[in-house]
Amino acid sequence: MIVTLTPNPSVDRTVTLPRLERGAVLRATESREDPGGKGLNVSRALAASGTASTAVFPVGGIYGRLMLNLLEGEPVTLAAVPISEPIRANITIAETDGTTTKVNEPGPVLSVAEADALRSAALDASRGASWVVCCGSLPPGLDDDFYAPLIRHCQASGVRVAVDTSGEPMAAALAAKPALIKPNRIELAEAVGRELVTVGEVIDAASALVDGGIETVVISLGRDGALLVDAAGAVHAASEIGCPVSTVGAGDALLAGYLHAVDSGADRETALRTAVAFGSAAVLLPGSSMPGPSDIAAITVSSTMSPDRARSLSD
Ligand SMILES: Nc1ncnc2c1ncn2[C@@H]1O[C@H](COP(=O)(O)OP(=O)(O)O)[C@@H](O)[C@H]1O
Ligand SMILES: O=P(O)(O)OC[C@H]1O[C@](O)(COP(=O)(O)O)[C@@H](O)[C@@H]1O
Repeated sequence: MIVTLTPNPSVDRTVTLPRLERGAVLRATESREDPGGKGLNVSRALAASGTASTAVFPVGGIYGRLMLNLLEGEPVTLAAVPISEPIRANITIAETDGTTTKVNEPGPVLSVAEADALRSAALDASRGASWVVCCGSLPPGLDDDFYAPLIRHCQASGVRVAVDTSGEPMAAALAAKPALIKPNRIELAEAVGRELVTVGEVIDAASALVDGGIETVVISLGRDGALLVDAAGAVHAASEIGCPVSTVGAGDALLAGYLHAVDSGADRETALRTAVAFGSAAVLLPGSSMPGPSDIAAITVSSTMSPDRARSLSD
């Protein structure tokens, strides 16, 4: 069983427009609401593929109630921690050419008692889990090093920890040496303090983190696929898809795919290929939808254990 922790969940509202124009009155052609927040997305994608998952997250206010409604029927075990402020709603503007613009709110202020309750709920859920996945930004009121003691505690008791966050929370989490991190290119660049333009530069940056004690770094690279870097070297996997529908949550689906494969005993190349299949399948679905087995089976993935270091990354 895989536990996810989402300290800053969101109801993801997606509006579809032919074209975004600043300052204009625009008519949406479609809109939808999905449960969102990185850990909730990972849990939903895992559960859709048959890997049991418990999602730990705070819930409060009108969007908290909507979140619980949206999660009804999802095969995820919910460990919702009540808080007094409303959780956030994030907005995605999806243009019909596949361009996605995202506006993420800061989220609710958690009191010290609420932060303690969230941490305790994650620790309770972690007993007997194979992985704990710490995901996403931290809401106001949580210290940047909120994840670090949790990582240390879980790993000391034999539960592996994966982290997908950014900025200061990522820097603080790295100090606790989680078994796995899943940055995108920008987040990895932030973590190592330099721009990363080629596959070789990404591999070198990730290798430095591996040398520093992180067992595996999986880097999502948008349309350039993904890289896995560990002590045994680098693997690259990618897939060609048509026009993206919504890239929101693709990184979460990718992380879920990797964990789903590793949890069922897959080798590193198969795990990365599965990760890319999940990520690319998510890109072809609207809003923050997570892919299921038939979406994933429709994706063709290529991979190599000798990535082209000179390849320039596209975005
Ligand atoms: N345009 C695309 N074409 C094909 N696959 C894509 C595309 N965008 C994303 N993906 C897949 O989804 C994964 C996660 O997307 P990415 O945008 O890198 O993550 P994040 O949301 O964390 O920034 C990628 O590693 C890739 O496998
Ligand atoms: O916690 P953060 O970094 O603000 O991200 C929250 C957002 O990330 C997601 O989990 C995935 O969105 P992205 O693809 O933009 O990373 C959304 O569901 C959610 O709105």
